Amino acid sequence: MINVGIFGASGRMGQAVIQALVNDNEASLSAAIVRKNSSSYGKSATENEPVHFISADELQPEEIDVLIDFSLPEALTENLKLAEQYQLPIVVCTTGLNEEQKERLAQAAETVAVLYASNTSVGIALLEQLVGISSAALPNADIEIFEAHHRHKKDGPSGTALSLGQAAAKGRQQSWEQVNDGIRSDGLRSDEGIGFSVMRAADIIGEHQVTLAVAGERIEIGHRVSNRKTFADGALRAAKWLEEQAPGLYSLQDTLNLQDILQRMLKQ
Ligand SMILES: NC(=O)C1=CN([C@@H]2O[C@H](COP(=O)(O)OP(=O)(O)OC[C@H]3O[C@@H](n4cnc5c(N)ncnc54)[C@H](OP(=O)(O)O)[C@@H]3O)[C@@H](O)[C@H]2O)C=CC1
Ligand SMILES: O=C(O)C1=N[C@H](C(=O)O)C[C@H](O)C1
Repeated sequence: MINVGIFGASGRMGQAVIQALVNDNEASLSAAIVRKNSSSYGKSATENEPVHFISADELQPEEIDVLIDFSLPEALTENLKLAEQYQLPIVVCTTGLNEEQKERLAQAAETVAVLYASNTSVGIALLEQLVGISSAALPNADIEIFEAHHRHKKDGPSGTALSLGQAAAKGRQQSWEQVNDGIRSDGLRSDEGIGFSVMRAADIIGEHQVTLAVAGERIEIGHRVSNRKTFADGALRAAKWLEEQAPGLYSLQDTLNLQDILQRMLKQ
């Protein structure tokens, strides 16, 4: 049985992971971590099991095998410090990271196993591969990315949308910094630019669509999540994989054999 500690345990995703752990035969909840001033602090985190919301300074590292971070970017540095201090692998799922925070991930990965996933669903991992192949196969297509999320989301474009843009740029061997047009506020596109449109409404859980358009036709590749359990199951799957890995910076792609499958299909 793998013992899991969750940062951001009181949030939408933290709650979804706790719920997924209730039905998991291979992993169990050992720490539900919130801020000390959280309204959840000290309350029971689960219905039937004796796990309470605790603060990071109350962690019992010997009771934890792997950490999952579903808090917010502001907490990343502190969370990585704890992973390093206790030598625990950590799956980081927060989005909206700045450059400094991304570098901090790489730094932590020198001493502990770190998996960063802006989206833990297997469907998005596949979509990334399909977008890379499509953008390489249609080098002149205009690429635009649309994403929609719930009204409480704090970052945009979503981490997933940015990862899809990077997959498209990689497919064409382009520098992401050069082709990233960001959110198209002025409605104008550059020749090779990849632009984003963002919707925030009600309780939409997560939708992404990549459009590749040439004159006369367009391809639209999309993905919709209708239940946070999809992300929670994916994070747990990644955590179980990461628990056995040496220090290093990993992605969800490392846990799947999608590239092998696609290469086999492309050869046929
Ligand atoms: N990788 C993936 O597949 C997915 C990633 N996400 C990302 O996960 C993150 C969390 O999303 P979601 O659960 O919807 O967000 P929520 O706002 O619901 O939860 C975040 C939790 O983090 C805690 N928190 C807030 N601010 C801080 C802080 N400064 N320091 C430490 N803890 C803090 C809060 O708990 P408290 O106040 O109780 O301490 C809060 O409940 C986002 O970055 C989101 O984009 C979301 C879905 C899927
Ligand atoms: O905040 C969310 O909810 C989500 N965030 C992630 C992102 O920014 O890509 C993943 C998912 O789409 C839900």
